[in-house]
Amino acid sequence: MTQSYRFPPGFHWGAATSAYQIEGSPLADGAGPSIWERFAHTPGMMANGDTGDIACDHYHRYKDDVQLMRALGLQGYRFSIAWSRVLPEGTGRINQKGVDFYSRLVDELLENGIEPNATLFHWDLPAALDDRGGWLNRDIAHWFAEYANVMYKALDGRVKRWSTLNEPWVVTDGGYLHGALAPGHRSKYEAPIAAHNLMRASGAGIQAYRAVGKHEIGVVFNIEPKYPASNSPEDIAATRRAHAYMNEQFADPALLGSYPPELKEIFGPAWPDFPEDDFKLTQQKVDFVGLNYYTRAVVKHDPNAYPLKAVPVKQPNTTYTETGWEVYEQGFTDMFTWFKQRYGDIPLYVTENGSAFYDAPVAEGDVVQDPLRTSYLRKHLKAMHHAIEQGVNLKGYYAWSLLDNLEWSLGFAKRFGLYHVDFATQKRTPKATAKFYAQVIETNGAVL
Ligand SMILES: OC[C@H]1NNC[C@@H](O)[C@@H]1O
Ligand SMILES: [Ca+2]
Repeated sequence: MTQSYRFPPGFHWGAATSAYQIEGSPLADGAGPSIWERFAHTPGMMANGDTGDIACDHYHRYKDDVQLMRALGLQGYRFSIAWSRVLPEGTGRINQKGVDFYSRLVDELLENGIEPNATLFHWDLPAALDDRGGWLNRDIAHWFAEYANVMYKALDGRVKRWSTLNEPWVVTDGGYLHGALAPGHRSKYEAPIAAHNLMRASGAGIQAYRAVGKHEIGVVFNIEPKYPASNSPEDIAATRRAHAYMNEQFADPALLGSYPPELKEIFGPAWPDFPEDDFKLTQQKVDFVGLNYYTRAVVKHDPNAYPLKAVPVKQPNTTYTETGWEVYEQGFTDMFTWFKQRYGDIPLYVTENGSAFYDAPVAEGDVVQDPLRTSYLRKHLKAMHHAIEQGVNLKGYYAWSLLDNLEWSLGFAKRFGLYHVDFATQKRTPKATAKFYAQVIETNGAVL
């Protein structure tokens, strides 16, 4: 009897994007600058000098892009709200035109039978708040709750699924430890403070929702399962540190109200002694958790690696994507098992999963042939199905991404889209993977 990959009835199929990566017009209609507007216009920070000034011009083309979603039969669309469109200074004065853009987008989605799934913060912090310390200022928990309340008031009811943050680990590792992402800081003293305040803010946003919200709210983490390069005690300890640093540092304060001991081991004197009361804020009941999965890491001890003393080991005889990530669908299944064991049976969504591969230039009107991306998707959907068969409470899947877009400081060259975007003409062209995904949705997985 051949294995059936049909998903449970009602499994939710969508696609995801984020504001700065697709919208363009970052300063239009009264919007204030974000830290990504500043970072992208800082020479040397972005591959090829790419910026989000135009991106996919989604700010103007959103109605056409909703039709692209409808063409695939998407049931949901996960997008993020640019905080500084809505509150140009981050707090206080509301820019109604900014709110109106998201209200129009939500109405367009609903009119086309697509469920809006809104993320409040996907990295584009208002520059005015960064000038006041940003994630290093404990007041940001209140700034975030104020912003969240503005959006709850404007959209809750039409938006029935909210996320506070997207991937806080990337914000702190990229923005505060290594500096490759906005705001470009390089400090092992700042990273833990930013990480902690991100989770305090997320908690404050959830608390605010409990007072006024009528639907669901959660938080989105990137998870990269870690595997030891050998059975040596050093490599196993290094793997434990890498796992705690990326996969537990944010979910633990949110879901367990504590930090794993490895973080004090990693950061030493740079690890603050956080007040116990803070965990009353970071730990809130969530209606779901979003998990973003791309790849795994095989880890070995390296005394010179700062500050983890652990480095990834490239694997032989396997496929890597354009972002240097190993195609390893077993890690997808393993991730769910680990999460359920550590945090319990919390409803889960895959809020991002996808791959960047080189796409040959597309002839007029054709479908972009992208076999490697289709293979990645098929393998990962099957791996996800195995997790559901093992009893993981998985409610839905959002492919990253609807469109080719600005892959942050890697620029436009890293293409994750189901639709190819010609950034010179803004023409969207479906890739073969988009056609395949449409069949997956239509058959609820039976086609896999
Ligand atoms: O790197 C691919 C994606 N990963 N998660 C966050 C998104 O903004 C990225 O484009
Ligand atoms: Ca700064």
